Amino acid sequence: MNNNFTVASVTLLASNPPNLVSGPLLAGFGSGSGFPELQFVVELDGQQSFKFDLRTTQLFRLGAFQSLCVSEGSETVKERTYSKGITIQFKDEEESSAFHGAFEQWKSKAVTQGSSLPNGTVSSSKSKFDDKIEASSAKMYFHYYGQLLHQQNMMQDYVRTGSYYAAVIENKADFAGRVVVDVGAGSGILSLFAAQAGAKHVYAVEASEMADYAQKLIAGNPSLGQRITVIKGKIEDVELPEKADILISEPMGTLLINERMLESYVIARDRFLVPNGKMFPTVGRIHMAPFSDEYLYVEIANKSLFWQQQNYYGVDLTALHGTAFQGYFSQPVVDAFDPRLLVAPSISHIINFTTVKEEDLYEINIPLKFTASVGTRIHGLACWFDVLFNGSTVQRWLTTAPGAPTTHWYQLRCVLSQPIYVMQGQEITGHLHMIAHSAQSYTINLTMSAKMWGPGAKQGGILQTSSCKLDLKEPYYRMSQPQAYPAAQDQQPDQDLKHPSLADFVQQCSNDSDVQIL
Ligand SMILES: C[S@@+](CC[C@H](N)C(=O)[O-])C[C@H]1O[C@@H](n2cnc3c(N)ncnc32)[C@H](O)[C@@H]1O
Repeated sequence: MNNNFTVASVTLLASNPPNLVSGPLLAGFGSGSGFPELQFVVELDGQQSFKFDLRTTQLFRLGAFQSLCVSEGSETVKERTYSKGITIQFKDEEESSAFHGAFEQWKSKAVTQGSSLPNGTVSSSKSKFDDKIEASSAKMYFHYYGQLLHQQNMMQDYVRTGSYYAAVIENKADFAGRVVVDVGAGSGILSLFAAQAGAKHVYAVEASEMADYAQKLIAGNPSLGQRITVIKGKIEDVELPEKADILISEPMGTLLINERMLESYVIARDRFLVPNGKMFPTVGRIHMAPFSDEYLYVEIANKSLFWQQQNYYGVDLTALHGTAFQGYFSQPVVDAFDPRLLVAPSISHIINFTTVKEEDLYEINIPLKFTASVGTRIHGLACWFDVLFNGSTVQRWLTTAPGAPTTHWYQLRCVLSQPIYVMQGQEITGHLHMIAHSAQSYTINLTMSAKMWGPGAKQGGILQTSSCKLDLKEPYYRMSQPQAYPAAQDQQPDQDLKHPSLADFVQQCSNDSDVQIL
């Protein structure tokens, strides 16, 4: 970036009459005072230079070669400073454009950690986020989200983005005239939706470098952007000048909980939401059902065959076969599967974002209980999620269910290295136990058991049990496989696609001992 410019002249507007300083003059951007500033070096009444603090400075084009630079004054108990302004005359249009580009880039640096903003501040001390998340994981995570291509990938998931748009626009009553906080704003797209729905002001909080791009996108939509403030920092660290009437966020990872961003969403609720404020999304559900998929099982088992070679360039590899076999089965499989692979009606686990405690998300233990609808070999547990936007006007669901239009989350399957056999009507029990780890994900322990079955069976007796341990952080993305979908008329009615109202399903769940409400 070019830090220094030669401008033709400047006119100091504060002096009476305005004082023209003819150039060429040197104008430079820097951060020598600990914040981004613009400095002009002039010989004027013995004064060597004058500076603008970019945190409170704005630049306007008056013409092709002429711009106006104005900084806000301030008033504190101790001192009062007045606004100051200059007009800048550039030698040509190219110099003017380069100067404006540098100004924007340096100004965006004002929105950095540890700096104060006109409408919000960021603390530079170690935060709750840093206490529980490894620095190396956070660095990679925010590096990933700092890249436009990954934001584009999410924005191009039209099921996702379209559901958010519809949920916001159909519920204008929840946004119009309200203060909104966008938790993890990314490109700022949800903030712009909230502004379209008439929000009074939106605070778009984003920890990654994407905050600078969000600032640009928002500046490129000035009619909406004037009601949006981008704050670069973690939601755990930033301070906002006012409370929010509504939070909007897209904190869902694979299996809903991956990335541990739900915790940040809940922290945002506790820090910034007014009592009884709204949350978009409001509730999430993890759905689970046993599946049978011989092809998938064989594919995973075969991956470790490499290690069964006894003469690999004269080396016997078999000592590592067992480890490799277990390693492949410790990866949850992410792909879009045919819902006909499910062999029992699904159960669900509800997380109510408006009430769940952050600590409740550290360890989630879901008891499993299914009744096999066919006699088959069960290869593991299939999982997906949905979220509800509980708007005052329209309740809208965003689902990632198999058979529903595919999203970038796909579905997730935990595959057992030892499949279990069941007969039709046989009960399958077990646990899905997920423990958060400091690399922003979860260790999953899955146990599935086939219960004793048939006349004379010992009550509660177990015939066969299989367990596996998986790392949600290390999934096997299996999207290259061609996916066979059933024709519409072949599709089983999927109970998860019929979404009850919030009140109905909370009632339904409190009657259902298999479902835990956090
Ligand atoms: C899944 S993306 C969603 C982006 C955007 N809201 C959208 O819907 O397109 C999550 C974003 O939240 C940001 N993020 C995650 N944890 C955060 C935290 N604790 N504080 C601030 N931003 C966070 C990430 O950097 C990422 O850009």
